[in-house]
Amino acid sequence: MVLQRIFRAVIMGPPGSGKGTVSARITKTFGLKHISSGDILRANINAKTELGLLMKSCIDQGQLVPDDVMCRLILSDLRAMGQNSWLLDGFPRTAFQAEALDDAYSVDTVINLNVPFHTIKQRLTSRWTHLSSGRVYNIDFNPPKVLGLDDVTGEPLVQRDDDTPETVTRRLKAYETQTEPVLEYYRSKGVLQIFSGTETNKIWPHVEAFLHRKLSSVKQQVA
Ligand SMILES: Nc1nc2c(ncn2[C@@H]2O[C@H](COP(=O)(O)OP(=O)(O)O)[C@@H](O)[C@H]2O)c(=O)[nH]1
Ligand SMILES: Nc1ncnc2c1ncn2[C@@H]1O[C@H](COP(=O)(O)OP(=O)(O)O)[C@@H](O)[C@H]1O
Repeated sequence: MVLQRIFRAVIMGPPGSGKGTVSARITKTFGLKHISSGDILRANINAKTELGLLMKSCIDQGQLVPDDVMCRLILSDLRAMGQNSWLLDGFPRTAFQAEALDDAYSVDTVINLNVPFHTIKQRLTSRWTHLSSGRVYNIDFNPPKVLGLDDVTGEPLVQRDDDTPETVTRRLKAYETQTEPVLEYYRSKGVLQIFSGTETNKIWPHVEAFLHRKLSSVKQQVA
């Protein structure tokens, strides 16, 4: 029998690069548990928790949530994952967060979606989100079956308050200054895998092939 060990992956890329879209395909194909920092924050905002109310203005202004808040939130969710393999989306976003994650877990691979900023700007202003599941749609790319409604639940879709052109510009700036250094951190650890392109449907087969190879080598190591 082939033993399985826990596989831990991170998906990175600028806002709107397709992390949520690709994560949904990864979880469906490979069965990893998806943890999205943005979905967790939005669930808190929606439920009007103290943390959600405190963080909303920060998020709506296109700024990053403070490191200590994020680390506490995500590391406790990771502990709750137990023996499951996971895919972390949206965390770490700063060098501090990357080091905090590294202190707790060793990451097997970091998938970086390298999509040009001008491609992203168009996408985000036409993104529609189903808040409770994190499913995303786009008028041009993957429209919902019924306009304005989630395909699975039939619940209403919303446009995120931080997907306005001005806030997207601020988020891209935050990405350049605070998140890009994290790529260097993972490059130096030898776990960074870069996928470049402008269309998710062209990037995805490369991500899928890479993960097939990676997961089969993990299985061989423990067999
Ligand atoms: N036009 C177009 N839209 C895409 C493509 N890939 C993803 N999207 C849409 O772009 C938006 C951002 O994608 P998302 O996965 O939410 O990106 P994230 O912010 O990195 O998690 C969503 O509305 C997606 O439906 C693509 O190849 N072409
Ligand atoms: N790891 C994180 N550190 C700090 N802020 C975060 C983190 N993850 C999410 N956020 C906050 O939530 C917002 C939305 O994040 P996310 O849903 O991942 O969106 P996107 O990838 O489209 O930028 C970010 O702009 C930021 O304000």
